[in-house]
Amino acid sequence: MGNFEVIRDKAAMRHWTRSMKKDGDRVALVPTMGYLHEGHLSLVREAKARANRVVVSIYVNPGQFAPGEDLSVYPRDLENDLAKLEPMGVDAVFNPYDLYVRDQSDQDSGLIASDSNGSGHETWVRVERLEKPLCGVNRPMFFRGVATVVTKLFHIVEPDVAIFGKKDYQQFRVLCRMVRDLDFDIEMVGAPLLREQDGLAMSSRNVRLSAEERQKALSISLSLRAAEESVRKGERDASVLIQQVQKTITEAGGHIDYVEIAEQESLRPVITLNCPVVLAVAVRFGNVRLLDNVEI
Ligand SMILES: Nc1ncnc2c1ncn2[C@@H]1O[C@H](COP(=O)(O)OP(=O)(O)OP(=O)(O)O)[C@@H](O)[C@H]1O
Ligand SMILES: CC(C)(CO)[C@@H](O)C(=O)[O-]
Ligand code: BAL
Repeated sequence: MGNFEVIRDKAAMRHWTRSMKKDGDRVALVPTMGYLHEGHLSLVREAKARANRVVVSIYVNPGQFAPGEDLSVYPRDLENDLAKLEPMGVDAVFNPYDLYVRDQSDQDSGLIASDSNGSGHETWVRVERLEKPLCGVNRPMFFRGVATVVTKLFHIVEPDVAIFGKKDYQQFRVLCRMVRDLDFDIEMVGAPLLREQDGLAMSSRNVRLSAEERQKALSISLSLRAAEESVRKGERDASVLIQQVQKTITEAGGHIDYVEIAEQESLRPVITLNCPVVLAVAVRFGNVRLLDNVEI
């Protein structure tokens, strides 16, 4: 389906890129977990502006979900994803069967890479300080899984440039740091966060919100906009802005994982806004955990 190749095998993927590069092509990679929406498609457009060959990877990475998280209910619809990519001018979709080496004992017990004790897969990439704050507090294994799978994707696809959304702000910063520290010869691009018309940050998980939860979740983007407005009017005290956001979201029934204001690259918390910062939040409505942020 589609005017692109769907590649499921690691060796075939590597061979594809190498043959493109032999012809002088520049290859961009857009890593995703599928269930594509306009946010993902905006990354594809960004990729097309920066390379003449675009690969989209679709892989729900078990290694970044802790036991008890939403791996089993993470939304998936490969056929629809391929249909959405068809008019986009993508050259290849990498949809691997499995990216991890697993021993027979892992397979028999149904263990996934994140809770395997290393019988099949035992190598992890950690970005030691940046993985700890914000999402790292409630998901301590998450960035280890992301950094590891993105390393694997980079080794398999060998792109010249990779595009990530700034909706997952800390993820982008962690991966930029990894690329810098480990000398990957890959240009990292952070694309702007895309919102629904009513302000909700686009996310594959939005589909798991009930109508009522979705309505209440609008408090997140509303609170961020109000905080931006407060900064415009002169507020510089981070704790005042954080409390303002917390109040709006809590009153709407959201359970806050964090509301924080941090320096944009180091993600170190700030007390007074006197440098470029990100105001970042993670909030649960029902069983759905949503991220949002604004750069100020
Ligand atoms: N609203 C958005 N704007 C810009 N980029 C986005 C947006 N949503 C997702 N992305 C980016 O798309 C890439 C793939 O993300 P992923 O497949 O996990 O989708 P998602 O919508 O973030 O799903 P989730 O519900 O798991 O958060 C990531 O780089 C992510 O930052
Ligand atoms: C970067 C990523 C594809 C790694 O699995 C994932 O975390 C995502 O979709 O944001
Ligand atoms: N986009 C982030 C992927 C995750 O939450 O697992």
